[in-house]
Amino acid sequence: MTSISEKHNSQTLGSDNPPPKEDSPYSNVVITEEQVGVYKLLIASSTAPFSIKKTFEEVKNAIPLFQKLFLEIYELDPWLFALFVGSRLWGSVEDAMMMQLSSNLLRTIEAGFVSGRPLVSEIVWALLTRALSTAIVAHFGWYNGQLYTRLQKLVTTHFEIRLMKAKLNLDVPTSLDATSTIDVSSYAAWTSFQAVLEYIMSLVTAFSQVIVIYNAAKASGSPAFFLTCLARPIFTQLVARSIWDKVCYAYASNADYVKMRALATLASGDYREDVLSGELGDWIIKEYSKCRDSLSEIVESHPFFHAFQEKTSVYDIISLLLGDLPMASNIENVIVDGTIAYPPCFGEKRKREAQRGMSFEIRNMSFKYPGSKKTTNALQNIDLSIKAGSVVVIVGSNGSGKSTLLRLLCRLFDPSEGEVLIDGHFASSYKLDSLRQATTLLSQENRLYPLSLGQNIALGCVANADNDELVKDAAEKGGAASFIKKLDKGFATVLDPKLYPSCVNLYGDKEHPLYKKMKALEKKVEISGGEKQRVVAARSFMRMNSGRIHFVAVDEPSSALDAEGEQDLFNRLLEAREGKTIVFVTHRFGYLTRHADLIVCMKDGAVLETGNHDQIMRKDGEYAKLYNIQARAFAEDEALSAPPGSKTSL
Ligand SMILES: Nc1ncnc2c1ncn2[C@@H]1O[C@H](COP(=O)(O)OP(=O)(O)OP(=O)(O)O)[C@@H](O)[C@H]1O
Repeated sequence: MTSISEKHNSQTLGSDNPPPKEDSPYSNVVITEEQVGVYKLLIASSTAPFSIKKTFEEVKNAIPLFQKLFLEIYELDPWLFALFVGSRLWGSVEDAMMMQLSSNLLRTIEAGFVSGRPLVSEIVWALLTRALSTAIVAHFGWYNGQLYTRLQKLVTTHFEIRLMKAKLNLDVPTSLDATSTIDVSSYAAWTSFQAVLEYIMSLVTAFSQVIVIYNAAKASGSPAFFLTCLARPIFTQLVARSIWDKVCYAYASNADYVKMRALATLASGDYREDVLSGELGDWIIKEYSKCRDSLSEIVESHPFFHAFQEKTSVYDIISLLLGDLPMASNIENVIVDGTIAYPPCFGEKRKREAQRGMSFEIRNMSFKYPGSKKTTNALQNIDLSIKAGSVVVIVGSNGSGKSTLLRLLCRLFDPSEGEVLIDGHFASSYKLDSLRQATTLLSQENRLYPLSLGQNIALGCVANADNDELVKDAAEKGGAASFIKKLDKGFATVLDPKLYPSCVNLYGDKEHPLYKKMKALEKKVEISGGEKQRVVAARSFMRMNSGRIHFVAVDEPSSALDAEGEQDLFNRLLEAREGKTIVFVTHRFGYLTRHADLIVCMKDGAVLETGNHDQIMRKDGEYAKLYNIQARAFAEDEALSAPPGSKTSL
């Protein structure tokens, strides 16, 4: 293992922050950067010589604040406060007391030896006193733990409510202004209280121990004993390197580490559907292992951890195990893998069909979501036939089962009853990976992966992920290229860079140069919901570039798109229909149904009507009702915007 600190360079603020003005309290601040394993640690230290006067002034200024904090906590529950502080006081003198009792016991035994007559009753008394004190100390330790939890909860709740009120009082423009965000946590009040109390207690502890040592030294008649006892604590104070009294900021700067954490996020349940339908599983494991290998020699534990403890392998081993464990576990899947590769190569006719797109035959299919508490099925007795190469539009009111039907077509779930046949074979008989290679699901979720925008698109087709031309082409088709080009970092933009930051002693000080540096590093790039949907759509086009896609499932991908964006997207998808069956789920179907070979109208989990637009309109049922509502709204809009005297048509 390499040393934890790999390189060290010191820089003044001038490099990427304007130097603080001469009279600024930060004019003497120097920021030192240190690479600690995968983290970059920035420590702000002052070059100003130590000044007792200044330190005294700082303490003087802080006292009223501490008084206020202590008073506020005292008023929350005076008894609890008094008991807590009292038990901490006891805790800080108990070491000295135990030292004194041990010393008494040893001295009594020694006196017995010297006199040749053991002082039995005195020894028993000293032993009993010591044993009783040990029991009291143990009890107070336990009691202190109880008080700690109660008071901590009281204090954090109190300050949490105070902070919530402050946040709720902000108006919209103020809350949008990054500089006015309230980023102090309610926990900070508790840690400040704790820190001050700890400091006072450490003084009491030191003082009480010095008295005991002094008395013991006096009894032994040797000042050397006194000095020897004090040598270690003084040495530790002077030599030990601590960051806790400095302003510090640490963030993950190792690209492999950041990528590895992003990959672990992708493996979590949140991205299940995307990862399955985009067959990213193998890629995630491969890339994760690559990153893990490249990090094998680099320490991953947090630099603040090293401030407490010198290098130890225990923490690294545990964090590595915890990171890898979920991936290693072998949970049996509900969806059983088949044996036939898609497209099936049985007979020339089937082969030709597969080249036109996937065909589906659904027979008496019902479906209930696993674990669903509903008494009714999400899909009920569905019979449906979808021809290879057709354009299908599924319509229906909210909750009618449109997305569920699409998920079953993509075999993200298996039916509870009935069956689905793909190109004449049971869907369950196909090898899942080959089925997924032939499918793309463009869903209404516009969730992006925690990677760069370019990678978000490239992952549509892992095999071509390094082909920038294909990525750009997919971005064009998805309608994402123009807005991505306008971003500073273009395709390399990561919207919400996860650097796992942490800081010490920086709370609230927005003028501190390290705070500014920290904010610049953590800057998020905001894009609109429609722009996110365009990136997700581009990912689907990238997938179609693989040339292996025979089924395109499109689930309301245009909810956040403007009218033009929506029409462009539908047109591009229709242009790419060669060799594919396309199934759209949409609420705004006026444009699409004209191109549809088949419209499926659903209600309450059942298929009510099927046919092309003219056939199904003639039924004058659910579809006609939904269509007429949209057409009427459109006509009213047109009438409102039309110049007076002009004619409007449906
Ligand atoms: N993950 C799930 N777990 C349990 N029940 C679900 C789940 N997803 C959907 N449902 C239920 O299944 C039924 C059909 O939902 P589905 O999302 O397929 O309807 P939809 O027609 O696509 O609706 P919308 O138009 O609102 O998107 C609903 O009753 C819904 O509450």
